Amino acid sequence: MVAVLPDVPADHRRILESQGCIVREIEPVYPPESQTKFAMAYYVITYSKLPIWEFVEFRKMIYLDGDIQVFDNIDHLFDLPDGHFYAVMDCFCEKTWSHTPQYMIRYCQQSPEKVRWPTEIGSKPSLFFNAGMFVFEPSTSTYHDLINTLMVTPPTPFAEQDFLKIYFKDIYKPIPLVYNLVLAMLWRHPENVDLEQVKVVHYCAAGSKPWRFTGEEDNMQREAVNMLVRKWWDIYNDLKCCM
Ligand SMILES: O=c1ccn([C@@H]2O[C@H](COP(=O)(O)OP(=O)(O)O)[C@@H](O)[C@H]2O)c(=O)[nH]1
Ligand SMILES: OC[C@H]1O[C@H](O[C@@H]2[C@@H](O)[C@H](O)[C@@H](O)[C@H](O)[C@@H]2O)[C@H](O)[C@@H](O)[C@H]1O
Repeated sequence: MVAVLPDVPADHRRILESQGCIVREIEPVYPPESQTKFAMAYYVITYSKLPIWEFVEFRKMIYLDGDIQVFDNIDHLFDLPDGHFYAVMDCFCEKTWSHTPQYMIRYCQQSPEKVRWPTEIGSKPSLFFNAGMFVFEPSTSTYHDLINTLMVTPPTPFAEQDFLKIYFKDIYKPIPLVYNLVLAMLWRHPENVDLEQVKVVHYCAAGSKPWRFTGEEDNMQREAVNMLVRKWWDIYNDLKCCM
């Protein structure tokens, strides 16, 4: 299932359908007006993930960002116990997190033993997940409640990722990073990464999008990054021959 916004051209939709995708148009969802500066200006569009909760013909779904590639079977995630929101914990070490207290004190939930959380600045924040991949249960009532809640929730730098973290904080359950390798983990927490075990790769680091990869940005010269970009192109070229 590929959710597309209205501006995705018909020929792009036809290519997706020719690859066996079910293409469903969704309407964009915008947060209330605010003075918040998003970590990335275009994050205003990422609230448009929320309409996937209306896909109620499916009991459980795995959401994947468009810059994620699955390299190994993850069907067993559908067998996880119901009633929870599953996602991989994010890393706070990239500059995109520079607006947060955890970034300022160099604390990261991926390696909590490295920098102790100073209780004098308040309690440690609840776990942050990366919203590029998550296991969720579509529900019309949840969708309406998400939208109603969004309309009274001031936007924050990480847009819908922050919003979903707050909304699902009581039922969130972390799953291993093999299900969503945020590329920055390769240089921020290499001790936590076993590339042989990784099933899902998330090309979200600056400069890592394979379709416009130049290798010029910071960390993009790393062999592991280039290997993963080549792997992305291997799959793309395999599929391209069937288009
Ligand atoms: O113009 C856009 C920008 C983003 N997205 C979707 O929003 C996700 C999150 O954006 P992006 O991947 O750029 O965020 P990152 O994970 O790199 O921060 C993308 O993967 C797409 O699925 C989209 O549909 N249209
Ligand atoms: O709108 C907020 C976005 O937040 C997340 O992206 C972030 C996160 O990965 C940080 O850890 C990185 O540092 C950063 O570069 C990257 O943009 C989600 O992947 C994306 O789908 C979307 O929800």
